[in-house]
Amino acid sequence: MSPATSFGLSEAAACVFAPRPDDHKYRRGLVELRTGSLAYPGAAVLGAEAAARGGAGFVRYAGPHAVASRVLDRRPETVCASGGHDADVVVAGSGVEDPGDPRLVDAVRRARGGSATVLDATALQAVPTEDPAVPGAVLTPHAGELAQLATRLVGRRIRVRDVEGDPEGIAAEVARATGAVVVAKGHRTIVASPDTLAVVVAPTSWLAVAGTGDVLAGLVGALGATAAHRDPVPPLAELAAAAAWLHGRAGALAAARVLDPAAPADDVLDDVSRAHRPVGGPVTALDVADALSGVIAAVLAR
Ligand SMILES: NC(=O)C1=CN([C@@H]2O[C@H](COP(=O)(O)OP(=O)(O)OC[C@H]3O[C@@H](n4cnc5c(N)ncnc54)[C@H](OP(=O)(O)O)[C@@H]3O)[C@@H](O)[C@H]2O)[C@@H](O)CC1
Ligand SMILES: Nc1ncnc2c1ncn2[C@@H]1O[C@H](COP(=O)(O)OP(=O)(O)O)[C@@H](O)[C@H]1O
Repeated sequence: MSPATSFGLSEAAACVFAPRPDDHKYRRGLVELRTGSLAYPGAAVLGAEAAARGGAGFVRYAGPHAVASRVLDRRPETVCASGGHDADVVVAGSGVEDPGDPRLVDAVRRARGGSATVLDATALQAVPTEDPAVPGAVLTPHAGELAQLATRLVGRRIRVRDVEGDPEGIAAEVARATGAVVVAKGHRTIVASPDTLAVVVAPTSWLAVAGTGDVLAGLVGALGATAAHRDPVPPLAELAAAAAWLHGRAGALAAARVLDPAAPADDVLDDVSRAHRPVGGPVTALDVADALSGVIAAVLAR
């Protein structure tokens, strides 16, 4: 495999699409979220916000009624009825308690068949050890989850400190074992497929708060769904890396807007700019999801 490439604005821009005159909500892309539980309803709300702010034409939620009503309180355009059009991308696992949840078991089956599926958090545990091929999947582990997944799938004990010491190598091993795209999250997010490796460096560390991973999962879903109706469709690894890049920029924009609510989104796009100094203040995951629209608009305006 060639050395890791660094992923930036021009690569991300190739994965961001404005709506065309002949688009409609389904052609813009349908994301189905199988996220949240009574213990973690917030994860579902965050993923729905990110999928909508990431540009999906249609966001469907599948989960407990009580969670669906929390999603609708925040995003009333979300469709919580089952059935209808096939999803372009399914996002599964954020905030789900049980790895045996039928929503996750079916998501793994879908990924095994090659359909685009984001497997986050608990869904990573639903990937079977004996037969882990999930070529349609984007796996989104943090370092703790990657250590557990790699230990199961590559047949030797891998600790969090091993992941922190060599995230590229371990992400690549898991990508080869599963055939999936692995997004190893952190300040440097590694995006590995069986034959590619890219690094996305976050412009801010204010992202290190609960729920920002749930936002990233929803955003990967949105970029995958909007790209599904383009020709050519960018590779899943590039879409996942673009999501990580936009997510980092949205974190920087949200942090800058703590100091200056009028901070322009364009300021966070370049690698050397005022916004990349350690400016700003604490952000919430919902702030990051909200900032995605502005970052996407700024990318399209370049
Ligand atoms: N509002 C909501 O609804 C929210 C819902 N959420 C949902 O909650 C569920 C549980 O998710 P989770 O990540 O909190 O717990 P879990 O997967 O059990 O791992 C935690 C253990 O792993 C370790 N660890 C090592 N490296 C690490 C790293 N870089 N980042 C993080 N952890 C790291 C660390 O161990 P330590 O290093 O402390 O020994 C730690 O004890 C999940 O479904 C998620 O979607 C959250 O998104 C929050 C908002
Ligand atoms: N120090 C950091 N600098 C930049 N980004 C970070 C940092 N720590 C975490 N992140 C990002 O924040 C997100 C956290 O995801 P995750 O650990 O799954 O949290 P949660 O499960 O609470 O949503 C990831 O996208 C990760 O890349």
